[in-house]
Amino acid sequence: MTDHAVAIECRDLGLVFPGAAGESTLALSGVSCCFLPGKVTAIIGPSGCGKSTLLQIVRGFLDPSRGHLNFVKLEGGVAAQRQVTKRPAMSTVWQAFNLFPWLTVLENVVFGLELAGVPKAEREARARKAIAAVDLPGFEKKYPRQLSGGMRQRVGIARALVMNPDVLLLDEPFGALDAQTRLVLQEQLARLVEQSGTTAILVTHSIEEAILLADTILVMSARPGRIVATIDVELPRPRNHATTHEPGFAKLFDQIYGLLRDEVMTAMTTEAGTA
Ligand SMILES: Nc1ncnc2c1ncn2[C@@H]1O[C@H](COP(=O)(O)OP(=O)(O)OP(=O)(O)O)[C@@H](O)[C@H]1O
Repeated sequence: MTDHAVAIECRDLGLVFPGAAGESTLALSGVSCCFLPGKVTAIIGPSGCGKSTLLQIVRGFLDPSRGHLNFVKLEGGVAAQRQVTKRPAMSTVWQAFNLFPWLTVLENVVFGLELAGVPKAEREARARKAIAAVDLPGFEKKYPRQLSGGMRQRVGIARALVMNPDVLLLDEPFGALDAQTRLVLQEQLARLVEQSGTTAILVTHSIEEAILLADTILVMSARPGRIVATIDVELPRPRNHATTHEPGFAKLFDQIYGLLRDEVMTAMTTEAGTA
């Protein structure tokens, strides 16, 4: 990791998707939030509220229609005279894994390092270490089709972490997995992110996942998405399944569910109106 002390500031972001027949979709409106370095921030909100769109703006894949995205250097946790800096290095873990099916596990994990021009001996050593970190040693020569969904996503996580990114973007990383696999991987990811000290932004539909992984949870409104609440999670780490039995967990869960329920109802009404 090169520079963790960069905060990502979103100021009054808006995004309109133009439609083919002239109609347009206002996906985001007035989104202001901050992703702090070395912290995990979860984004949760009703389906279609613009969570992935916000992540794509942060990643640089989409330009906002209005507002600003700033990368601000911090010194001792505060903005260093508002010194704006360049985009930090980012890696993404996708819901759909997005592995190359024709490459082995090792080749998939090595791929980004190869593109980045890392010398052969170093990239193989780094890839093997990343594969071990996600508990997949011995699977280096397997192809994605020979792995379960959970194993494929562990390769996805290894492939992202091997780059030592300043910022790790997680777009519903466990959305395609069964409940048990999801639980195990949530714990594993929480541990890996904690150890790496990287800034992480997690898009999820799961309140439980948000609480287990995040330092801060941003709750979004129904579309057009904006931030309706910023909730700090102060439960002790390491967090795991046992955390879900703590009273503090239940309190947070209820608070977030209360906020989301209203927004989900609004989203459902809007969808019904546009169907
Ligand atoms: N490329 C696009 N062109 C037009 N509209 C789009 C495009 N991408 C997303 N949208 C629309 O923008 C809105 C926000 O989409 P987005 O995928 O960001 O929501 P989301 O909160 O991540 O949804 P989900 O939770 O269902 O994954 C939705 O109404 C979606 O249909």
